[in-house]
Amino acid sequence: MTSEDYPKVQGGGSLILAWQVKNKNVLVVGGGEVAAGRILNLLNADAKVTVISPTSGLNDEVRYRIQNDGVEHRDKLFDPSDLDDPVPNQPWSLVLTAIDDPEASSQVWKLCKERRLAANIADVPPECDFYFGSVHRDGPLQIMVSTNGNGPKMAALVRQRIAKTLPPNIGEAIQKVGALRKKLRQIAPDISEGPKRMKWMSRVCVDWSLEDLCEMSEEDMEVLLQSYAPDTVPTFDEVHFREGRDSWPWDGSFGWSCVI
Ligand SMILES: C[C@@]1(CC(=O)O)C2=NC(=C\c3[nH]c(c(CCC(=O)O)c3CC(=O)O)Cc3[nH]c(c(CC(=O)O)c3CCC(=O)O)/C=C3\N/C(=C\2)[C@@H](CCC(=O)O)[C@]3(C)CC(=O)O)/[C@H]1CCC(=O)O
Ligand SMILES: NC(=O)c1ccc[n+]([C@@H]2O[C@H](COP(=O)([O-])OP(=O)(O)OC[C@H]3O[C@@H](n4cnc5c(N)ncnc54)[C@H](O)[C@@H]3O)[C@@H](O)[C@H]2O)c1
Repeated sequence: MTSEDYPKVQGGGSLILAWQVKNKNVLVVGGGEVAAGRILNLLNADAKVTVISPTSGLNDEVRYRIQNDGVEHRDKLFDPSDLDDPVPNQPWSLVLTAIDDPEASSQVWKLCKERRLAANIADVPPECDFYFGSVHRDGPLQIMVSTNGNGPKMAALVRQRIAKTLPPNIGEAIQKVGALRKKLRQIAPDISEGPKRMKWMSRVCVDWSLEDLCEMSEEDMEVLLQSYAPDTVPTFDEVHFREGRDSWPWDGSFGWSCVI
């Protein structure tokens, strides 16, 4: 065994995860511009959001989220009782602060640590259990860029640069693959099928182009899945333009119209 056999450890990074907060209670202290960004990230992850801020301090976007997107509002300044469990025996999943009051921010952090709650205090890296990152979103695809506190603006620029290099249909292709994987698990649910299932699925992703994957219909999926048992991967053309299928399928639209 030599040092070249395994990846080199590069300490000083973050553990980047995709945290599941669906239907979980998250507390946001502050209702300004930074809070608005945090709230959008949370709603995109289907969290149940509660925001604490005097109404007079809410920015337009946060006001809009409260009125239209199910964000709960406590019209007050933060006090320690706000950290009490929102539902008996179900603590806050996360606590985020975005307030223009460093002393109050530090107090929230200390209280969160006493209560073992994970917290992010905007603007105070040492008082963060986790940092936010710059996120690109396209359907099921999310790409997060972090500079680990070195340059948040740089994170945004890198994110924009990466987004420009992606095919425009990547989100749609991934969505289709998700549907196909679900169907595959239905026809081959056994744990013992795992290695074959994963290998076959990987081959489909590699052999078919993104455009092929985007164009794959429900019917194509069923036909493609018939190749799973014999462990082959037909081409997109073999599946999509298969014999017995209408050579000129009607897609529900007309290429002409009559005006009477
Ligand atoms: C990525 C993003 C996500 C988000 O917030 O959702 C994010 N900050 C964003 C923007 C941004 N923030 C700031 C500027 C002004 C320009 C600049 O300073 O660069 C801009 C640019 C702008 O507003 O355009 C000021 C700032 N930020 C922090 C401090 C405190 C400090 O550094 O000590 C200061 C005051 C510094 C000072 O006083 O000088 C700290 C943090 N900001 C982080 C995340 C975490 C590290 C992420 C990383 O390193 O990658 C971390 C550590 C903690 C956290 O907040 O989680 C989002 C871009 C989203 C997007 O546009 O895509
Ligand atoms: N980490 C980052 O990415 C980043 C980027 C820019 C700014 N910031 C920092 O984040 C903080 C918030 O910035 P902003 O632009 O959203 O400020 P803002 O002035 O727009 O909003 C502050 C909000 O905090 C609320 N507030 C103040 N004290 C409160 C308390 N005790 N309890 C409840 N609510 C309270 C106000 O009502 C208001 O809604 C600032 O400290 C700013 O420097 C961080």
